[in-house]
Amino acid sequence: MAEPIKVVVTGAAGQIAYSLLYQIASGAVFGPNQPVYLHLLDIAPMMGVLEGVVMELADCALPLLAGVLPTAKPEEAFKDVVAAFLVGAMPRKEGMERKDLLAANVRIFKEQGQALDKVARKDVKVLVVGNPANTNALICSKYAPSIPKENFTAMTRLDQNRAQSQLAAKIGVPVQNVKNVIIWGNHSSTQFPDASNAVVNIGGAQKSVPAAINDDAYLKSTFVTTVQKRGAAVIAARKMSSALSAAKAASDHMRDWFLGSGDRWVSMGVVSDGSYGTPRDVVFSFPVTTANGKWKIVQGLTITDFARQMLDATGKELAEEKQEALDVCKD
Ligand SMILES: NC(=O)C1=CN([C@@H]2O[C@H](COP(=O)(O)OP(=O)(O)OC[C@H]3O[C@@H](n4cnc5c(N)ncnc54)[C@H](O)[C@@H]3O)[C@@H](O)[C@H]2O)C=CC1
Ligand SMILES: O=C([O-])CC(=O)C(=O)O
Repeated sequence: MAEPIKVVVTGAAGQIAYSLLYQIASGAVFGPNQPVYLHLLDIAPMMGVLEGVVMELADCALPLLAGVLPTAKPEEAFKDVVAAFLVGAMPRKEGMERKDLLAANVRIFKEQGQALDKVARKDVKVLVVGNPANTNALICSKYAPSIPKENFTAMTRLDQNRAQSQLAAKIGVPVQNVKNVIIWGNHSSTQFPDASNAVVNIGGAQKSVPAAINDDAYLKSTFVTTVQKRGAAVIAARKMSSALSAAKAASDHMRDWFLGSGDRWVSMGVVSDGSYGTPRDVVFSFPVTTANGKWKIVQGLTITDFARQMLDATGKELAEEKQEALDVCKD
């Protein structure tokens, strides 16, 4: 058995963490032979609740769980971790956009960036889940200048999973038969879920998703808006934001980053290098492939006039969010 690796989850007393911790500790993220030592960060008033979570983790009797450190101190939580799930932040309520959380949440990511910069390994892989995830990831990276910016990512995998699931249902195949759907841009209602390069396996034969669906109007309208608004639809129904599916997506994102995406493209918010005419230095979701612990943007895709408009709109929103976040972080 390998030596245990240290992994931190912030917001560890919250609802996403409640599903995510089991997945990490059971081997779904780092593999069935990799023991983990969990660092659990939350704020001081939540330490009592966190104690209950620690008890439940022990009661799961998981062979891969080598130890647990509950704490309210970021510098203790981030020490020597190889992977950081930054979940801890306020969720939105019905009627809000995710960017309405910016003023309240972005300072958390400034403070945690500073703590990561001080005590984390320089090869730590950071996944920001807390909203607005893309801009929080950018700010976290800016305040951790000693860690490569490639190590900071934001979660759009839930959007990808939603999109894949919608397409599979529409075509009538199991969800794993659909691949290479792309989420471009911001994890917000301006994101562009793009099925134009997606492929589907139907009875052993590969077919393009647009050909299989044969309904361009659906792919440009209903499909796009359903995925863009899915988080709001879950909030309207549950009165709380997605948690089970968010935890699953966070596991998928980190697993693929560590263990590789194979022959599938996955969507991740990464610091933009200007690929596809997007604004540089915002955290933009692109199709990537991952191997040996590194991601690479899929290049050479055709951008139609429709796609150009969608990419520009979400890029513009990210540039605006960045400016607002930098202003909030000044003081
Ligand atoms: N990127 C994505 O696809 C998704 C993002 N989210 C976002 O994830 C975040 C967490 O959601 P939930 O777990 O449902 O919220 P929650 O309210 O159940 O839990 C959040 C936890 O974070 C803790 N927290 C607050 N400030 C903290 C700090 N400075 N350090 C450490 N912990 C802190 C809170 O005490 C609480 O225990 C929200 O911002 C939500 O909008 C949710 C679903 C999907
Ligand atoms: O919609 C929300 O506020 C939570 C979230 O990010 C999602 O479910 O995608």
